[in-house]
Amino acid sequence: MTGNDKASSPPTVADRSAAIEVDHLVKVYKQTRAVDDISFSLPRGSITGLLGGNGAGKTTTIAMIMGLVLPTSGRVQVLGHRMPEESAAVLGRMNFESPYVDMPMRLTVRQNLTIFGKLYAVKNLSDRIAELAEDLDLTEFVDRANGKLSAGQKTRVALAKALINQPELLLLDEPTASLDPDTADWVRGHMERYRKANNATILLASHNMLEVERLCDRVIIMKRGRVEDDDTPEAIMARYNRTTLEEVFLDVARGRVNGVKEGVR
Ligand SMILES: Nc1ncnc2c1ncn2[C@@H]1O[C@H](COP(=O)(O)OP(=O)(O)OP(=O)(O)O)[C@@H](O)[C@H]1O
Repeated sequence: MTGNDKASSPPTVADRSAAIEVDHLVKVYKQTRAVDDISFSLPRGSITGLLGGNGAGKTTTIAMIMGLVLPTSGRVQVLGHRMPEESAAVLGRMNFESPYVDMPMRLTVRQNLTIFGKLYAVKNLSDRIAELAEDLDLTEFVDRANGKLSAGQKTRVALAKALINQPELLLLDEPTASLDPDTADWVRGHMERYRKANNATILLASHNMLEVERLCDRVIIMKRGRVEDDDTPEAIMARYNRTTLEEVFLDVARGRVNGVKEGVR
């Protein structure tokens, strides 16, 4: 099923389940426990920030949610379907964006979006591409090769690719990493509007704490493969007695709560 005809079938039990259900998930690579027994459930329509320092396990978690990496143990359900066993039922209803994953450089923006749109069997594809080009301000360079775009333009194209199938679930890995503050703010506004208009669920891995404070109704903080904290941004800041997530992030990274070293809690 594509995003374009999602209203046509009656809701099933799977349709009423959480957008993402992660249950005692573990991923071990030889020596590394990249993800170490994490559990969480994300309701539909929610926007959650996945935080953590380099190597905390965020990308591995997202890759298991997408069914791209096999868990060592534990369970992932997406939109009511087990991943990766039932991925065929949900891949068309979700999408992913990361500025670190390149699209073919010699193809134009329109050609790239056409290929991805066909992969998702998007109906009225040329209209959808025109709509996205308008929404994301791509019109000026839609017929230019992807390799000839600036980093910020490429990021907007990557977002258009991620929205091509009007996904119910959007997984974003540092979506505004290479953008100037103005464009980043504009992209965030776009993501917020998209979520509201479509009751979409967003899971956002980010190192930008202001972005997470602005966008997310919930924050999951990972450290060394484990969930260190999981709550609203306000509750987390109150727990650490901090006024910004940036300060909380530093406390978690350095093993402090209220300035006190871990273990003394
Ligand atoms: N394919 C792999 N083979 C071996 N180890 C891996 C592999 N992928 C990830 N790891 C290791 O697993 C751990 C978690 O990595 P992951 O990429 O999930 O972290 P991250 O939180 O996304 O980090 P960053 O913020 O730097 O992107 C790291 O120690 C990493 O080196």
